[in-house]
Amino acid sequence: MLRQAARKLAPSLSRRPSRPLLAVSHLSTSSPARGEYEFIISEKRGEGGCVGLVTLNRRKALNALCDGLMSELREALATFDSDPGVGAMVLTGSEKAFAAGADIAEMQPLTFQSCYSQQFLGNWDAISRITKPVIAAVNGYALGGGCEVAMVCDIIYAGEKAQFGQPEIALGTLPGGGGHSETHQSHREEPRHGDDRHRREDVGSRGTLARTNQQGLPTESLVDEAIQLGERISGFSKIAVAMCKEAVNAAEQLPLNEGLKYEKKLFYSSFATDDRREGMTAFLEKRTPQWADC
Ligand SMILES: C=C(C)C(=O)SCCNC(=O)CCNC(=O)[C@H](O)C(C)(C)COP(=O)(O)OP(=O)(O)OC[C@H]1O[C@@H](n2cnc3c(N)ncnc32)[C@H](O)[C@@H]1OP(=O)(O)O
Repeated sequence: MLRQAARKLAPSLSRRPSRPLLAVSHLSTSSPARGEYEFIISEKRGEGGCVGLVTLNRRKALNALCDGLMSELREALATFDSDPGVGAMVLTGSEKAFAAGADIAEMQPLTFQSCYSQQFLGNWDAISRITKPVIAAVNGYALGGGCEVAMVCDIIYAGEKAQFGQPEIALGTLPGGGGHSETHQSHREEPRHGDDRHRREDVGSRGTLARTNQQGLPTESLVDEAIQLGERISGFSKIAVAMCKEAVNAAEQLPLNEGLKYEKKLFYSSFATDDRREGMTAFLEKRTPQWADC
């Protein structure tokens, strides 16, 4: 799972657009539009409010993901997803904890019957259905469900003191929100050497970036850096960004040949959009494209 974090960290740092299409301010501007929530803070940040920032705000419990928090998170992300002025989202927590996992006090009295009949954790995957890019800015603990929520995001910006882990086994249970599958997926992306020892090592452990010889981003500037990335993404055609996200997600879920075919179809589809014509025309006319987002 650390590789997953690394994989998501690396592209975010290396695949920055070579020709920024929107001027990026280094100081993120804050809009007063704040959603009224109990467990999260939802606000628009960045140039013109183009980045939706969701901050998990249950500090006393290290942002443990209680049912109320997860409902609010789903609602806030869905609201930004349907907001035409927002091009990307950033999800963060506090400096001490992104999220320390599902709420253990809430889980403790559950039975098999209640988990099964109420489909416990069943709607956590709603986050994966968001069509715009979601950047996780992770400081501190990202454990259990917190690690899974970070992994379901498209990009992880990890702070220097970020700690990722799936410690569920110490509670007598196991990851149930995608921890095995996401970790497995990240290993599939490595050369296919068939060695799953690292995956097994990850179970029950907590890892820092130092363990993977990677340096995290400075804690204090992490969220601003993530917002700046969100601004850069928001400067592209929203329909093209959504297609990219769909292609990446398909590539993760399909066998290589099917993923390549799917990507090609999406590529062809982009020729049906106004923005594809505008992007290429603007390049040839040496001007900044005016996206219509269609
Ligand atoms: C999807 C699934 C199944 C899951 O996510 S299972 C949960 C996986 N996560 C975990 O096991 C991590 C549990 N937490 C911890 O191990 C420790 O809190 C950490 C993260 C190492 C931090 O340790 P400390 O800095 O000593 O802080 P600590 O005093 O334990 O926690 C502060 C408060 O947050 C609470 N808290 C921390 N993690 C919590 C969680 N996952 N659920 C509910 N409360 C939690 C903790 O009970 C304490 O509350 P209080 O002050 O009322 O006693």
